[in-house]
Amino acid sequence: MSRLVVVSNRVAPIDEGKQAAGGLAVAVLAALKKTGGIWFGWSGTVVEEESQSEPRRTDVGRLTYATLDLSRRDFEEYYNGFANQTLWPLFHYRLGLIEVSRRTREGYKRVNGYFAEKLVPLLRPDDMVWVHDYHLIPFGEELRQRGCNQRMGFFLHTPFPAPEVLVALPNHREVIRELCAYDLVGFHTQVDLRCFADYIRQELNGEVEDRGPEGGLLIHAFGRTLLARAFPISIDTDTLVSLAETAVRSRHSERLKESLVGRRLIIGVDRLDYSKGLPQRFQAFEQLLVAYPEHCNRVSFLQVAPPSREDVPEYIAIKRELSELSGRINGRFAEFDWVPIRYLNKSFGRRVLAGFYRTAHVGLVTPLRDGMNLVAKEYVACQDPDDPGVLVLSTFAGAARELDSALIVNPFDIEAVADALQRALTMALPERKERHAAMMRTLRSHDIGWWRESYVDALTRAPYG
Ligand SMILES: O=P(O)(O)OC[C@H]1O[C@H](O[C@H]2O[C@H](CO)[C@@H](O)[C@H](O)[C@H]2O)[C@H](O)[C@@H](O)[C@@H]1O
Ligand SMILES: O=c1ccn([C@@H]2O[C@H](COP(=O)(O)OP(=O)(O)O)[C@@H](O)[C@H]2O)c(=O)[nH]1
Repeated sequence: MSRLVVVSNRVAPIDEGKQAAGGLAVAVLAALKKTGGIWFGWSGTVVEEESQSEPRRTDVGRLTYATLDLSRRDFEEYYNGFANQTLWPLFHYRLGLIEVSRRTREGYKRVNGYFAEKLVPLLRPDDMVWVHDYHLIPFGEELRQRGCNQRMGFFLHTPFPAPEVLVALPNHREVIRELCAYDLVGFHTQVDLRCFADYIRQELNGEVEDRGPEGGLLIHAFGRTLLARAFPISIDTDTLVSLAETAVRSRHSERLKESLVGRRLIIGVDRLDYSKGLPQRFQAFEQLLVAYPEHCNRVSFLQVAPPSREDVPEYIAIKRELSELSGRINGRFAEFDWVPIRYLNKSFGRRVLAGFYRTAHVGLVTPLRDGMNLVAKEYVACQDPDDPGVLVLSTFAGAARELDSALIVNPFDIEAVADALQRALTMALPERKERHAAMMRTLRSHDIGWWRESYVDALTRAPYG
């Protein structure tokens, strides 16, 4: 089997004892352990001087981590700039938030070129290169320009927008040309795939050949042929199920239950990102208390929201907005023995979260747009099958394509989300069990192992031209 070389902006903790948190980290580590290989990306360190150093290499068994520092300028232009102030809002349909600047676009290209330059000497002819996410779209083309002919795949973890939205980016054609330098381009959902195919047809007059529901689309554009397909990312379902069974008896979960003194719990867990719909979610909870006052002093809402991308102005603004909103709502409804919203700007480990999910009667996942949303899947997997909680899920999360037995809501419709919360809090056990069982069937047949293997298998079959 060919060696796998994974390239992503963030590389999971190198310390083996430390648990890799997200689905991406879990999947990539498992894939790399199987094939052996390299995980290449940013070290997470920003240095003051202009850096052109060599990658820092750490070998763990058959796996090599190779990481590079970013200079302050590179970090500003590539990560905070083009990746998170242009592509991120654009891909999440937030045109009003995009910043268009040649300086950051050039910085983004420069860092992709720098990363490619440093990876080339580490590559072997038979390697398969798997590049992740919007930070690194030009990376494959940068490798090809340096004479690399290896099989190369790309996976986009965010939504892919409709062509009408994408064309707001002045250099949209260049970005799509860069995507077409790969042999395989993966998306989370059929909706993202369709948007990509629409762009190829409408904007480029390219040809799209349908290979059937699981076969994806063959794309002919820019003189190349590539496969584009949906591979919905997932979770390590079996591991989470057993983790939740024990975690619910942990000290953290016991303390949470004691603090509730019999009240019911609604939980939300999200990076503090404007794409996650947190202000609307807080207002929906407020509306629940207004429309269904019987829940006052009977229900608590725990929102875990670790700060994210804290140098970007929109993230500073959303943090301030949520502090004010939670303060206002708590001031309006709190009693001397009850605070309606427990709003926490800190992160928790996987085990603690598993226990919290199982303790909560409702999982509230209402992004305005989200590539997948692993929290939705984790919440379901962590439920007690004999007494499961209810997932309230935004129709604009990729996860809603698969978890259609959740209560699906429009996150912009605050009154409808409040009604869905009321329905979740009053749902009878047989309906809860039926909905949970249906979602678990999906999570078992399409877990993180399925995602990894189906992607790697499709990459192994490249090239498609
Ligand atoms: O690296 P950060 O800037 O701290 O951001 C964290 C990650 O956020 C995004 O996650 C996405 O990937 C998830 C897994 O596929 C998906 O479920 C979710 O919908 C996406 O938002 C981002 O795409 C990652 O690159 C970041 O590392
Ligand atoms: O305090 C926290 C908050 C989140 N997460 C994890 O971070 C991931 C978030 O992934 P998701 O797809 O929901 O959203 P993203 O942040 O990638 O946009 C999930 O695996 C969460 O369990 C975590 O480990 N601790």
